[in-house]
Amino acid sequence: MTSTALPHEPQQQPEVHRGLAGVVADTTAISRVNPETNSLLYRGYPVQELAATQPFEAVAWLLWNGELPSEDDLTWLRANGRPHRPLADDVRAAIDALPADAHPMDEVRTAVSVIGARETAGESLLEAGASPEENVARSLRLFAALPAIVTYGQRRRRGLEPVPPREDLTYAENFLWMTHGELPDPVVVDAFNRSMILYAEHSFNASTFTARVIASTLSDLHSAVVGAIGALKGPLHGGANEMVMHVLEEIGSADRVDAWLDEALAARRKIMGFGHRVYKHGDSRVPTMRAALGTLVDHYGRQDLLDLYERLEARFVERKGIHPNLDYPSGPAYHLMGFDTVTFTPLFVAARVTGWTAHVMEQQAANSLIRPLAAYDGPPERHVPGYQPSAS
Ligand SMILES: CC(=O)SCCNC(=O)CCNC(=O)[C@H](O)C(C)(C)COP(=O)(O)OP(=O)(O)OC[C@H]1O[C@@H](n2cnc3c(N)ncnc32)[C@H](O)[C@@H]1OP(=O)(O)O
Ligand SMILES: O=C([O-])CC(=O)C(=O)O
Repeated sequence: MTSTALPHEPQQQPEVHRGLAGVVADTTAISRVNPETNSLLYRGYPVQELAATQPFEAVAWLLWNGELPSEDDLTWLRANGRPHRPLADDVRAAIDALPADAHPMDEVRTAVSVIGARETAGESLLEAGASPEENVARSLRLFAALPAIVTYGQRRRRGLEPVPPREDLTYAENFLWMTHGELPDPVVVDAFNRSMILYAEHSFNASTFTARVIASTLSDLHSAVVGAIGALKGPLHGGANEMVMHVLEEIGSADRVDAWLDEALAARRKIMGFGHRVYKHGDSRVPTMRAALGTLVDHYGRQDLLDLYERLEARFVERKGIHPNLDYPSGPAYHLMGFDTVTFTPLFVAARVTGWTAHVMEQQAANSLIRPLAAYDGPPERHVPGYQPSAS
């Protein structure tokens, strides 16, 4: 925790928690991150158990509703979500209007904004806002629509037409189908499904907290998600999975790790995919994602990539004692699945939208405007030259 003594009026200044490090801002029943036991629970269930057993749609339901879905719930989920899988015309037009080299996170942010305007059209701020039931339905529609947005971006950059979705496929199968236009191998589907579940939720991380701040003003769910996407884009948060791949490509091969790391550390570079604000002894999700990466390496015959991955991890941990976070194994895993590097953080959006929307609903169910204090350390009071107070 960083506490800063301020230069003015030192006796009267409150303790400052820069970056809100160590501050408990509210309660949540959605997930528990426990760095002592290196565990992560969604609504009480260990994330590893969910990743091994559940389709992503069931985990989305769990995050929104607090329980795993029954067969009837799954039927409702499929009937009400899957019809929203196609790329909507207004969304496609908005993406097409962006510069061809706009970052895909800007495409996704814009697309969610378009959907939000459509979903809330005609609503007045004088009304109470969406009901909890309507917010679950909006979350489901947004969750179902995101794969078309993310895959359209990648295909557009490759000069390819979008692939229409299929309602008979699971979330993970359909995502890969819309990416590549062919049915994926079960090994790849399983790794992708696990990655979505691992990325779905992580308590009060920066993007989720952003969503909660926006929700706390009683703004709408899509506005909160748009803000959260902006927070996720940064390389200290979700953008790190893209940066991991840039680093691995920059190094090139395992035999070049030592020399590269010497230079990077001498230049005081941050190595993306390592370190975490909460976990200081390793990220609870990494072993599961590392195992999924292993299956992909075997499937695609890319031991060279795993050698590079392992050498960098071993050397960095040895030198700095800083462990990998989830972005480290997911970057190369998404690369092997055939996603372009710039698409990696949008994949994180597609997963985390479940957690964000669950937090928006939790925030609004017991709302208190989020508005912290600041300790002022600017100039003491002074006056504009020539200003004359009026007699009144
Ligand atoms: C899914 C996710 O969003 S997980 C996070 C993804 N982000 C990344 O991978 C980006 C790289 N990592 C980082 O920048 C940091 O570890 C953060 C931002 C994630 C967490 O940071 P904080 O808790 O604020 O710790 P902070 O950045 O102050 O780091 C503490 C010390 O470790 C060093 N450090 C932390 N992470 C790294 C890293 N990846 N590479 C090099 N040094 C690092 C810092 O430079 C700092 O050193 P100093 O005390 O000598 O100045
Ligand atoms: O919790 C955090 O600060 C970042 C993170 O790992 C996540 O959002 O998944």
